[in-house]
Amino acid sequence: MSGDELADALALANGHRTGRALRGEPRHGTPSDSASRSGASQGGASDHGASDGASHGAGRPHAEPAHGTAEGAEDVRHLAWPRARAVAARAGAERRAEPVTLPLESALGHRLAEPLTALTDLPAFDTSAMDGWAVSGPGPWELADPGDAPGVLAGDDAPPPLADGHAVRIATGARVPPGATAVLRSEYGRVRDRRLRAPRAPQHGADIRPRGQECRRGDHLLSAGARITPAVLGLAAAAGWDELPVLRRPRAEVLVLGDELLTSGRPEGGRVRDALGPMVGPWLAALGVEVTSTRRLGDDAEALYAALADTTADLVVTTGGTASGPVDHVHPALRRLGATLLVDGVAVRPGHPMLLARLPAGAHLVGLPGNPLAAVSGLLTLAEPLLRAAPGAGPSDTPFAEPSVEPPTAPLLGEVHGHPRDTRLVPVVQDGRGVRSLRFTGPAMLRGIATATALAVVPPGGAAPGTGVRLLRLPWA
Ligand SMILES: Nc1nc2c(c(=O)[nH]1)N[C@H]1C(S)=C(S)[C@@H](COP(=O)(O)OP(=O)(O)OC[C@H]3O[C@@H](n4cnc5c(N)ncnc54)[C@H](O)[C@@H]3O)O[C@H]1N2
Ligand code: MOO
Repeated sequence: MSGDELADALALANGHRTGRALRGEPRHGTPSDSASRSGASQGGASDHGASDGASHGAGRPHAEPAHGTAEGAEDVRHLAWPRARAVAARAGAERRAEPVTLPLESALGHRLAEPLTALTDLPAFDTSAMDGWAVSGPGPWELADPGDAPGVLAGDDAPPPLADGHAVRIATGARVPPGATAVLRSEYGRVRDRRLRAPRAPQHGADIRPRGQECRRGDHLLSAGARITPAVLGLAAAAGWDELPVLRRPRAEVLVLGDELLTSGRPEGGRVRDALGPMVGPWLAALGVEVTSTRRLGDDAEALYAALADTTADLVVTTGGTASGPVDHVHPALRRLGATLLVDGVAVRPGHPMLLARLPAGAHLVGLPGNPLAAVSGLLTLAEPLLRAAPGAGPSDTPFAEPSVEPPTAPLLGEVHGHPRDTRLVPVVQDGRGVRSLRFTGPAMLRGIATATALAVVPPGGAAPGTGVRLLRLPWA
């Protein structure tokens, strides 16, 4: 801990704020024991269990976030998990969405930038709802065409008028001739000697879909902001649209940090496979973002600074480099850029070094810790609420679901150890009426999450068996 940090720690412990804390500037050397412990864990909850937290907490001078300073600034360090999510959601809601026009075939999943109105009456003309005969007046009817004529087919433009007492064969979807009073279904009529008879005369208007039955030209069909589902694409096409005004999706860029990462083959020579490059982009895409690139920058401070200074993305997501090691460059790069830290660490296990910042040009940056499950925790804690609130981005639950008002909850089957002060996010599977914690859920492990259907939000102190816990759904589960 540096002298500055010690001063901060003492000031905060005594209920004072320092200038560094007021500006939300990054602080380094966050004490933690989890990294040193993670190697020993075989995948149980021990990485995040009570003993971990107890020793961790002993070195943490500012477990409670500070509020309401004289200048109105807030301490952004080690925020409580619900508060960190709220800050991320606020950041997302502040984003402006740019309207763009997309052809129907590219518009799926976007949100409408404007209300969708009908460009035509639907149906656009009086339409036969059945195969049969268009008839005029009460029967029997004289056939207008020779018996073997196809009659009026779907797509025919202007069928000749039908005189009273006459009938003409007609197909489903065909324009009803002027003068027709009903359509008689083929199974209800019989033709003999060019005369059509029916045991019961059809009611006036039977099996005719009148023009404008579904909508009139100019009618409001869907509100701005509606998600474009396959059904919406169909409706828009039926109503005459070729391209749609939509909100542009946020563009995200993924920067994978770490010299130790291999992009192919098996781990060797002290190096490991990059597990986050293949995971983070698709995860963001499932949250309704356009991922423009995933780049591997190694542990190159200059390359990171340049990437952040030059980014044209709305959201930059970095992986690794959030802690205080000699090659952890995220905080220094943000400081050098003059970025504003909105969240600098979260009271959550795994993933407590995660961060959220606003870059000077307006893009947001989510810094995911390098331990792979800690990175998942950062995605769900910071990226997901930010994108859920950002106009133009997608929902998280399923590709087309709207955000539910009430988060899902489920009873925990079996006890889940908590952290004394921090929230734990625990990979779980649905099991009958509740959720069951998985094995292999250490911060460096993906084996648990790969079979999980959700992450259970275990409050500080843990949750006894049968307790209802909140679930964070995975975008594909
Ligand atoms: N003195 C402290 N050390 C650490 C702390 C702390 O508070 N004080 N926190 C620990 C925790 S918790 C985590 S999580 C990590 C976060 O570290 P970084 O975000 O700086 O990540 P790295 O050091 O770059 O990597 C950590 C770990 O993850 C592996 N990694 C990184 N990127 C990838 C990837 N793309 N695919 C697979 N694995 C990856 C990396 O090799 C390391 O093993 O810091 C602790 N330390
Ligand atoms: O151990 Mo850290 O908790 O992976 O974030």
